[in-house]
Amino acid sequence: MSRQFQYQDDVLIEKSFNWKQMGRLFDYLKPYKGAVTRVVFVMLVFGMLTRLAVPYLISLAIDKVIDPDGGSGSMGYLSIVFGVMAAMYGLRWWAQNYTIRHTNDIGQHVIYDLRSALFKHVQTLSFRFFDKRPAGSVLVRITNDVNALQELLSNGVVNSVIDIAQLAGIVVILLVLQPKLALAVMITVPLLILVSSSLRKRTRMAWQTVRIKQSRINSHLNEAIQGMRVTQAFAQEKENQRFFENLNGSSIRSWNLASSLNQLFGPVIEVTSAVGTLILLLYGTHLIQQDELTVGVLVAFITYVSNFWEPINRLGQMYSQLLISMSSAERIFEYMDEKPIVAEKEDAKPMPDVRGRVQFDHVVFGYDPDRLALKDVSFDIKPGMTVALVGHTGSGKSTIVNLLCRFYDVTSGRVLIDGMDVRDATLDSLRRQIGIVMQDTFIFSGSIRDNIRYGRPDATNAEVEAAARSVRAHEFIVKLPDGYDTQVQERGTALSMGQRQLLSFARALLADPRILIMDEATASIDTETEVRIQEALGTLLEHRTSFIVAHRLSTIRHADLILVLDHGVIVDRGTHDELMRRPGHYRNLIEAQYRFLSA
Ligand SMILES: Nc1ncnc2c1ncn2[C@@H]1O[C@H](COP(=O)(O)OP(=O)(O)OP(=O)(O)O)[C@@H](O)[C@H]1O
Repeated sequence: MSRQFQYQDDVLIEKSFNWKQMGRLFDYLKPYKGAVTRVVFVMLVFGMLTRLAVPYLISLAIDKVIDPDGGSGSMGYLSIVFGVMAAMYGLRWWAQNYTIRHTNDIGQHVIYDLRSALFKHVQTLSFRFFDKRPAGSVLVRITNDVNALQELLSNGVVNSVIDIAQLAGIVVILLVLQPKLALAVMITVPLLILVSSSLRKRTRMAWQTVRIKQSRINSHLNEAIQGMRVTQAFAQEKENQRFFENLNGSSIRSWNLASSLNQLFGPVIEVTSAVGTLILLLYGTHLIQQDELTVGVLVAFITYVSNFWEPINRLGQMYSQLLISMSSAERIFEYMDEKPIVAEKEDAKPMPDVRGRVQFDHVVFGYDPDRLALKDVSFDIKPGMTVALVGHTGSGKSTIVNLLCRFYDVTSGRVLIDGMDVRDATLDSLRRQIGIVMQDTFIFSGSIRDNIRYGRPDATNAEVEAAARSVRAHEFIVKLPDGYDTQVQERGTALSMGQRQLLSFARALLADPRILIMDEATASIDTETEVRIQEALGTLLEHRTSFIVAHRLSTIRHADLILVLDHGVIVDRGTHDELMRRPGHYRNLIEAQYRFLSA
């Protein structure tokens, strides 16, 4: 069967132009208003005016020097005209350099601001947001979609203002020089607008398709690289390659279509300008014969008219670019508008340093409203107790942990820490009281020292080492090539499972939370490491309330309280000895595990 995975995050946007979103986007330019105004001013005064002046100077040279009325031309006059023209070209060259340098600068700053704002917002979003989306698609929005706006926000704005001014300038000059000829030439403009607007609509859709296809390639690549071990383990490289080539091929085809549509604009402009020039020559000659036009002005007209199509073409392309960029902007603002479902109350208070009492008071919760993961769960844990959460897979153990950390909000009931409802506390102050040791320790790129320090960046080297010593991680760390400075990264295989666990213990110990949550690793490790981890665990659990999603009998046995979960309900509770004395879920579970281990 062929692969069914899909990336459905991206859809073609056929909506009409969204002015509100455009306004929001341009708000990001506001801090750079001064710089934009300076660039536009320089380009208008030194770039555009010099450009508009040159054809007029040429016409003066022709009419006054090459073909003067009733007399010989003055070479002195010609050299003045040439001198002024040379100065104009020099100024123009400087203005263009200035514009390029500063527009790029403005563009980079706006992109920086936008990307930072987006990342900052994405970091506040709840687990539910990330549950629904592949990591690749979030990545694409923060990188590619933001990049796609750069051209619009830098050159786009400045060039459009200049092009509009240049167009207006040319129209005014043509009308002043010879109104009849000007109107005759401009007859072609409505024709051009008509043809190109239908072409532009198709081009816009085509470019959007290109972006979507590229975004799918990125999503797939992200997934493929992260899942490479699984792909290789199941020998699915060929199938994966085929899937990738399909995406790749489809992207190329969409690009070819969009680019060929884009290239049609050139000939359309060419034909229109040829018609314009034809009218100009025929009608211009007629006007010269009628003595209503000079040769010099005709030459100036020809140059102005050729300069007329250039901004029209660029503005058209800019419009397409604007439409394409708006689809990226809409995708960015869709994320920006996403509200964290676990939001801080306006009057949220910092949670004071807690002792570690944890209560669940008739808690009901479902990830989906119609499928409850916890049904009326209540318990009251005294400070310093070690609680083991046990139960079959999907029984709700991790959900209890998720609610305690307030990664999700309860549907009804309350979660209290030292008597304070977690929803009344600021998120930061709540999560600082809680330390989490995940089953699969996440290793950030950096040194071992930085990884241990992750939860408390201000810890000194001595404190880092003391934490590592306490959980017996020090011994293996000093044997690494650079000791605490050894560079590691998430997928780096330099660390074994057991070592990663010890590292995460050190990380949690250093942060010194009052409440510790631990998802015990299920992977089997050698007995020596197991003993070391159990000892380390003892140190880690001391003097704090801890919840352990427990898998090892040795851990469960040492717990002060075991909560046995089944289908979102606590079906039994007590110590290991108490629970083993009576028949029920717990005894069945332990006996099944024992049978499995001794089989
Ligand atoms: N992010 C989620 N979105 C939707 N449903 C979820 C999500 N996480 C868990 N569930 C569902 O909630 C129920 C409880 O899951 P939970 O992860 O708490 O179980 P668990 O006891 O921790 O299982 P395990 O031991 O396999 O980790 C399950 O039916 C599961 O399918």
